[in-house]
Amino acid sequence: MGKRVLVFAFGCIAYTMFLGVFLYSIAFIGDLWIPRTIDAPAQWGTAGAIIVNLLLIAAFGIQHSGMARPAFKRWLTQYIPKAAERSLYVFSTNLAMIVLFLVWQPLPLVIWQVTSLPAQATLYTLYGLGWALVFVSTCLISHFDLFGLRQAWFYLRGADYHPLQFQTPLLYRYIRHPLYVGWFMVFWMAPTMTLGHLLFALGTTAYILMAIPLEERDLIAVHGDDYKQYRRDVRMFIPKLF
Ligand SMILES: C[S@@+](CC[C@H](N)C(=O)[O-])C[C@H]1O[C@@H](n2cnc3c(N)ncnc32)[C@H](O)[C@@H]1O
Repeated sequence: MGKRVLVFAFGCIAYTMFLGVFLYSIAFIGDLWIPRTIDAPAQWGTAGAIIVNLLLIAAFGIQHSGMARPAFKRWLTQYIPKAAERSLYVFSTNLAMIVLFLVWQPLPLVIWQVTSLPAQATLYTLYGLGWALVFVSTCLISHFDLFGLRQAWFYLRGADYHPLQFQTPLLYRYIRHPLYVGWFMVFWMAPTMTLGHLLFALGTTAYILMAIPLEERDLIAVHGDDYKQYRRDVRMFIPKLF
């Protein structure tokens, strides 16, 4: 029983941390409300800042995609209960994000700026909608499974855990990756695009585009023809009109 409580408590810690990181990210990427953001304060020279920022994005990508691969999970679950694997993934992702927040070097050179108030309001609205899309997409698949709490809760009760089935609820009927569309909106819908923000948007977009084939390869390995057919019928990001 002690081990089950420990796994569940860890799941709750990882999830609470995620909520904090999620809210902080809204302020950090949007350059809103807090003193230390993607755009401020600038400290380093351009070359050093670009190298450090690219390394931060690469480190995040390696953590986030590496720990999601079945082979890594098989190795890890020799040492920790299966029910704790997703929470450890969420916990590690939180740490990678916190390091990025702390070490990120702003590059304030303005690449483009939208000055008209209606256009700014539109971009801020799309930024907010992007965050909403990210959150809603996690709920459509299974929010608490993606963040490890469902696994920990089943384990606490001694119940059998059933992994998520392949599903195409709501938005997933029209595009395969609504959550990533949400991320693209979050990364790109900025009224003031600084060099630092542009680097972040390019780096994270490139990362997602590289991660998708890995995710889809794993989905095909688990769901076989169902996912292959889904790939034929439904586009990645832009719905088919007819
Ligand atoms: C961060 S979510 C991103 C989901 C999707 N790529 C998107 O952009 O909306 C990644 C997890 O969702 C799962 N997943 C992706 N599409 C799914 C589907 N149609 N049904 C069930 N699980 C899915 C993957 O196996 C992976 O564990």
